[in-house]
Amino acid sequence: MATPALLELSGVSRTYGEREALAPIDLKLHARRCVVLLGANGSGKSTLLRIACGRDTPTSGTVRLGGSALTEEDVRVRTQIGVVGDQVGYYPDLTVAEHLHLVAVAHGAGDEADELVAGALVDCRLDEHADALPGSLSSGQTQALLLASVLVRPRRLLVLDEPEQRLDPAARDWLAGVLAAEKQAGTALLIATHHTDLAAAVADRVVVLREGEVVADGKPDRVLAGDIA
Ligand SMILES: Nc1ncnc2c1ncn2[C@@H]1O[C@H](COP(=O)(O)OP(=O)(O)OP(=O)(O)O)[C@@H](O)[C@H]1O
Repeated sequence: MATPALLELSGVSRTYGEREALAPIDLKLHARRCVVLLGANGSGKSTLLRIACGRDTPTSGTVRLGGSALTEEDVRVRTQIGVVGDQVGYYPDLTVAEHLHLVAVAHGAGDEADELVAGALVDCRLDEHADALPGSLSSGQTQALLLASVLVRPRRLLVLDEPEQRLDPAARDWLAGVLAAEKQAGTALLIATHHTDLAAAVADRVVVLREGEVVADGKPDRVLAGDIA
C-alpha cells in the first residue's frame, strides 16, 4: 500500500480582492521528499507556502498535515512545521546560543537542549558566533541563525521561503548539504527559491508557477531542462 502523504493540499486557491494570486492547486508531499517552487516575482510561491504552513487561510480547498486539517488556529498541527520566511525574529538581548536554547526549550526540549544547540551551531557554521548578539551578525549569518532556529525544534515539515537569500555561493552549497541531511533524517521540505542550483541539488520535484498557475511540474532534471512546459 502506498505511504500516505505528510502534507496534502487539495484544490487550494487564494484570492486577494479581485486578484487570484493562486489558482486551485493540488500538491502532495511525503516524508523524506523535497518539492521546490520556482517562478518569477509575484507568481504565487510565498502565497502557497503561507497556506502550506497554516499562516494563511486558502480561499478554497483544504490543507492536511499527517491526516489532520491544518488551520491558522490549530497550533497542535502547526507545531510540527518549521518555517523560515521573511520575518527575522530573535531576542536582541540574547546571544545566538541563548536564543537557540530558548527556541529549543520552548519546543519541548529538556536536558537535550544543550546538545541540540551545539549541533545546530556547528551545522549552521555559527559556532564561532555562539556568544555574539544577533544584531552583530552579518546578513548571511543572520539567515544561518534563522535556519538554526528550525533545527533545534521537532519538525516533520520544513517550509522555507528563499532560504538562500543573503547567502554567498559557498554558503548556498552548505545550505544544500544541510537540507539534504534533513531529508535523510525524514523531514519533508517545501521550498520556494529563485536559485535553480538549489532546486537541482535538493528537489525531488520542481513546480513552476506563473501568475498563480502551475506551468511546469516534474522531476528536476526535466523541468530545469525546460522539457516540461
Ligand atoms: N497580503 C496580500 N494582499 C494582497 N495581495 C497580495 C498579498 N500577498 C500577496 N499578494 C499578491 O499575490 C501575488 C503573489 O504574491 P507572492 O508573494 O505569493 O509571490 P512570490 O512568487 O512569492 O513572489 P517573490 O518571488 O517576489 O517573493 C502578487 O501579485 C502579490 O501582489
